[in-house]
Amino acid sequence: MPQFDEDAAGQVEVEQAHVAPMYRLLDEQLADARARLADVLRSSAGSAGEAYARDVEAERLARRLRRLEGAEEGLAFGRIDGADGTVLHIGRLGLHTGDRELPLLVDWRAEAARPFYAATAVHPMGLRRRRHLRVEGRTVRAVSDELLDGSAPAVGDVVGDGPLTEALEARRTGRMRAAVATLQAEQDEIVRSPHRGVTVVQGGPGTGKTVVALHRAAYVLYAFPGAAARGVLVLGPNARFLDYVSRVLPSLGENDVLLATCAELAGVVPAATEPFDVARLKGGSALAGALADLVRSRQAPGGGFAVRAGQEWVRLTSVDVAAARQAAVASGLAHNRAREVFKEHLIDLVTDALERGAVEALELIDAEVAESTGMDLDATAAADLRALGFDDAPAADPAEVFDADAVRADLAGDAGVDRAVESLWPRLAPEAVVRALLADARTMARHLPSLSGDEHSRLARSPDAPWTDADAPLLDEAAALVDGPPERTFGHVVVDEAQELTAMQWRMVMRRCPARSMTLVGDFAQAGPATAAGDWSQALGPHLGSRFALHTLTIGYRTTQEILATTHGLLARIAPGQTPSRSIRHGEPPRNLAADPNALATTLVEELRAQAAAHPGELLAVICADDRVEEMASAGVAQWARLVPASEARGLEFDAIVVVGPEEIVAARPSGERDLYVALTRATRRLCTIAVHRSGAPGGR
Ligand SMILES: Nc1ncnc2c1ncn2[C@@H]1O[C@H](COP(=O)(O)OP(=O)(O)OP(=O)(O)O)[C@@H](O)[C@H]1O
Repeated sequence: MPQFDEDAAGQVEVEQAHVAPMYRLLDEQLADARARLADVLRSSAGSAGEAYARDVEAERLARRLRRLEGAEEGLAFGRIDGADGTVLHIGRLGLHTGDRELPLLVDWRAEAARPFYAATAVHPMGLRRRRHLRVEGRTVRAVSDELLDGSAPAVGDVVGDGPLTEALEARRTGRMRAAVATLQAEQDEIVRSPHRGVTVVQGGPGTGKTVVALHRAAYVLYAFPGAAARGVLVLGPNARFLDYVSRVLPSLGENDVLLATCAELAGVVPAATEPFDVARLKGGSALAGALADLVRSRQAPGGGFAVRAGQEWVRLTSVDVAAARQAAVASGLAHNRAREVFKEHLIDLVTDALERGAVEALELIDAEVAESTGMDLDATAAADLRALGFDDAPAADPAEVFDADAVRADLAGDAGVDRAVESLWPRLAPEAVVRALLADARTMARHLPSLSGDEHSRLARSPDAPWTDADAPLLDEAAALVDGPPERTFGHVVVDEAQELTAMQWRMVMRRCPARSMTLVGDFAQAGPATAAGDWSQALGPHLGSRFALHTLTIGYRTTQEILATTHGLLARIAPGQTPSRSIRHGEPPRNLAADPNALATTLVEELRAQAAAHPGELLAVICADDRVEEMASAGVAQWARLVPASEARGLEFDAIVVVGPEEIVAARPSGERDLYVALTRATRRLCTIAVHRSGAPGGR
């Protein structure tokens, strides 16, 4: 394989001469943005409107500043030479000067940069040459060329295609790096897709799904201004994973992306864990129906309504109340908002009743006076008014004398009325709704009939129990039912490790993306214990039908072919029918050790010490079943390696891995074999497993 060339016929100097003015321009723009921001922050605002405009401008400038700062590292990384002699440099952002027709630097996401990623010798897309630059700090260190049009290398060509190999060979740092300089054609096609709906990307471990997802987020921000204006959300399975990917978007100059877990999105801080089967039950869509049913059951389930108005009681029949309920439900509003419609409707009915009462009372008085005195009160009043000069004064109509609006306003502010409404249609808090549903088996039997009595008992929680991860989407669902859809929604949502989402979590994701513009990446062979869906259609069908574009990545960039090969049997069991991906990396075959439980710590530390000595500087990790973590920590593993519980290994990557107790990982959770598959596929170079069993009792503990 041709490599990066560090002394290529003066081409390093040629490129340095191109790159230097880019940094000068970047510095100018940075200085300008900083000065402008300082000016804006110093300026005083005379009115609230001016203060608002100043804050908006300051935010815009701060964003621009962050973007420029983010682009500094590896500002330019590529160059394309057209067969017609046109030269374009490709980098993290676009740079233009007034005196050149062509930009100094083309943003990697611009259409003009597409051939850098997509051109091949078969389809050169008008290119003669593609060049990669290796830039350290602000200095060009090496260049590497690919000739695409079949022409013979000429002076100035430095034929090589080392950049991908070099990127993959680089030591892991514990933080994922952007792959913007080396995005491969099959990845770039998805990243740059004009499809604005839902794009699903599947593929085996290490096929670049996360790379695609994050670069897609950056592309959406650049190419779909409408979605960008409404914000981009990236969802990951846990804080450890989000930390791992947290540098990628800022290094692409994009800081305005919210990275979150589902629980964070729901505003819940889980303070307890629970058995997997309970978490899985809570993840089922039946819970959505149950919560809705429970809320409905609090909406005027029956009975009449009575309020005291002045001296008298007004009573409405159950038919009246049912009509008010009907009007509130038909409004389509969430429970607490629909309560206002219900209340207004009842107040209208009470007002009507009061008005009817007033009319009847007046007519009764008229009739009684007429009968006892023979006087027509209306006629007498009219004659009196005529005597006073009001010739055409109309006869007083009791219905007009009655001030309905004033009565309505009085009733709306009346504490007694509100109490009566509350008893029929109480205001609800999301937490109370979830607590009520899961409080006892009887309530669940009523609202959650599709589950068995045994399942109801498993789900039951005490009202003061702390919330768990699986409670978060229930609370979010309840919030949507009682208070309406979330205030914060996004123009585009990226979900990584998307196979992990339960039906209830998908519901909360969909609520946050009304435009249904999403990039979802994952692998069902790596699904954890809460996942009930077996494929994308099952997971997404309820929300999208078949309206999603499915892509499959097939080339592995992380795990060596030697490691992948040892997982084929496991993969065939956990995902029959899935074609194993093919890795472009090669290395040592995995090593398998065994240790007695008493000797485990010693065996592990010896192994780690040996690896650290043989491969200094490598990022090493130990993955074990969650309940082994404490013991491994006290064995001093942290001195040599990161210690990762198997339940949190998804998406992560290290140079070398020691998997402690593969059989324990399998036994620990219902998704054990898939957890093991995840653990075994985290290393870029080397894998060692240590089976834990007593001598003569394999598999025991
Ligand atoms: N085009 C590329 N250029 C450089 N590195 C790449 C490229 N594509 C993938 N990689 C690297 O390969 C490794 C695996 O990529 P990534 O984490 O995106 O895979 P994944 O499919 O999400 O894996 P998993 O299923 O295990 O979560 C990462 O180190 C990533 O940086």
